[in-house]
Amino acid sequence: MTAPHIEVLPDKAALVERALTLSVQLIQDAIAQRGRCTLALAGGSTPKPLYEALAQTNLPWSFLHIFWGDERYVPIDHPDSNAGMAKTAWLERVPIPPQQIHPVPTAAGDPAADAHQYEQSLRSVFPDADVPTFDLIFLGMGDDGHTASLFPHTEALQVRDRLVTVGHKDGQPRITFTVPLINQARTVLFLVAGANKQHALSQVFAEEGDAQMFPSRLIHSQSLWWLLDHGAGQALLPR
Ligand SMILES: O=C(O)[C@H](O)[C@@H](O)[C@H](O)[C@H](O)COP(=O)(O)O
Repeated sequence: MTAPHIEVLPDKAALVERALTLSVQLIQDAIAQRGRCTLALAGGSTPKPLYEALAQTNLPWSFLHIFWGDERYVPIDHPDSNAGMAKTAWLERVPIPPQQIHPVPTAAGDPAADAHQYEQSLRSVFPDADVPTFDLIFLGMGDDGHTASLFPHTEALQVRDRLVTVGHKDGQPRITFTVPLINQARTVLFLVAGANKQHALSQVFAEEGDAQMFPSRLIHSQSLWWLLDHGAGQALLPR
């Protein structure tokens, strides 16, 4: 396990610029080496400007396969939908083949059934893998240290025998990649902005800590990048 790459950028705009440069390179490398790039997107607010910037690039879109690392259990046209946000910011603006964009199903009225369905759609794109290896997974982190929809002290943190499970935030169901699926990725790229994330980050990076309380501690992919703005990462800067 290599040590994570941690970069503190002066502000959110610089964080987005750095994330764009890194993402474009990783996407191009994946396509050059494996003939496609499999991506899982983060939700929340932080990644939106990155998605908007990616929409302005001229990446070879027909080689991208898009999934989501987690999703709120709402229809895609709901304002809280992670897929809705990414489609508006990016995916509706570029010619990725529609059959290569895989929003999480949320229409069964049964989160566990939709989670199982999503796992099947994953396996159809990664037919030969017990645990699929994404080329790049974007993640955010909440001020409680959660990532994807892996919230503190929830059962989802313990799931090791599935790729997708049901997470819960304040009792509300979400659908989320599991820790084993995230950790199988070639590269995970965390984007974290805001001073309100400082405390959780200090707990995530501490030598010793409680991963059940700060679930982002559970993420250990082959290559792990943390891009932080100054607000979030200032305590990590040399004095
Ligand atoms: O569905 C979600 O909300 C995200 O996947 C979640 O894990 C998010 O990344 C963090 O909560 C950070 O959210 P912000 O970027 O809005 O701070």
